[in-house]
Amino acid sequence: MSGEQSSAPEPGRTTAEGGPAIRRLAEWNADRLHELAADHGTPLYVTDLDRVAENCARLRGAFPDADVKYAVKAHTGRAVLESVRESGLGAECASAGEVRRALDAGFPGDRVDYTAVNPPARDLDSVVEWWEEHPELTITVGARDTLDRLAERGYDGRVCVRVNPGVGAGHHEKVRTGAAPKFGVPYDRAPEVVDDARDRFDVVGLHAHAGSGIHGEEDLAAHRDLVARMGELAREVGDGQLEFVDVGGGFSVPYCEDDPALDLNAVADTTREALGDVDATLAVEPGRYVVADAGVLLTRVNTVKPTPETTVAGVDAGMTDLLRPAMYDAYHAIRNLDASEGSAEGPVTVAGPICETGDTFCDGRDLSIPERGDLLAVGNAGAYGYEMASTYNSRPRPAEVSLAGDVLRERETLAGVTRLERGGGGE
Ligand SMILES: Cc1ncc(COP(=O)(O)O)c(C=O)c1O
Ligand SMILES: N[C@@H](CCCC[NH3+])C(=O)O
Repeated sequence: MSGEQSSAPEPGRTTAEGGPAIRRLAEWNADRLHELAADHGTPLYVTDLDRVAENCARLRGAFPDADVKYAVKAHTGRAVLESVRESGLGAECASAGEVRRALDAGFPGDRVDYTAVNPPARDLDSVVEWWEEHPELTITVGARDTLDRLAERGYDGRVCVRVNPGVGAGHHEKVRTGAAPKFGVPYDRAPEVVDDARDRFDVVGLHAHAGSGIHGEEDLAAHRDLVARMGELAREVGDGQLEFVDVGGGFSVPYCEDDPALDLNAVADTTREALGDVDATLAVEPGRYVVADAGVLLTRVNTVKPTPETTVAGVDAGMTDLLRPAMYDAYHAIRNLDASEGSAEGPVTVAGPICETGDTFCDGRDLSIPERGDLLAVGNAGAYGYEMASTYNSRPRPAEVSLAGDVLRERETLAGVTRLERGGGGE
């Protein structure tokens, strides 16, 4: 890819409107990314908070009558959560920790949903404790056992019943939750679970989620089937008695440079149509769509090794910083921010410092051949990027800055990595 000047807006701008449906990697301003890498080092996550707000605005525009909740797991950073809250979205949380983050970021209790999947006792204890102060929060429950465990703790608040719709979709089998028995009560048993829950709790909603990375006809058809099934169920279990029917998130962005962006308005129209006539608010809970194209990962080339098949560009980021390629064979666009017009192109393998073959961001991809010291940007790193980072190989986690230059997450130190072990935490 070329290092051309981009048409990206300058840092600090604010936009009320939704902006274009995808921000491609080529549109990030190369000079600005160079400055940030020079100031903060690499590997470095850069997050454009204005872009987060634009994505939220586009979602609200496409689903004007729906309750749009942000799936916090995609990016839990405080600044992102504040931007999402200011944009009017709610918070869908996957753990007590995420609930705490949402409350701390200022989401009012009635905009916080906790989706409890096989919830550890500690999580239930914490959320029930916080419920005392935030009685409007909602707990989404996918098993009768979870209802019992909530009742044992004295909880009698708002409950949403998660249903397994038997319909999965998404970019990889590991993220197609909709058909996996782990998630939700079986569709046919949902009415009896709702009845049981009504005896003990304030049942306010139904929930289902097909999976993550919905893109393309097949996935969209699965999403439509899921929504239609949820519409049927909502009519069966008592129209008018539910506040909302949550049909999940999963809306994707194109990861390959040439793929078209999702037509969100069309998806929203299809969703409404498939739900049919239901006397309850439609709710959706996208994560990736809000943050994916708002983030890039910057990494510096430290080793260039020609081989007969490919040029290996060794970089200072690895699967510990961005796990998606190793875990899902996920494609992320890569741009050499130092490439010039005449740079030679060829098959390039971008690989990190971790002792695993899977620690490879791309293998034999046609890119401008890097030189040692070049800065590479990895696109769509805003969703499930930093969140899935680890300290494997005793690698401190990377830093994160906003495009405007504020430090959002400090770079972890080696002392930080060892701080929890006996004798650890030294310099
Ligand atoms: C229950 C639930 N809701 C929402 C999401 C958000 O998915 P995505 O980030 O793909 O929109 C997920 C992740 O797949 C999920 O498991
Ligand atoms: N972590 C996944 C998405 C899973 C969402 C959680 N249900 C990814 O990076 O694509």
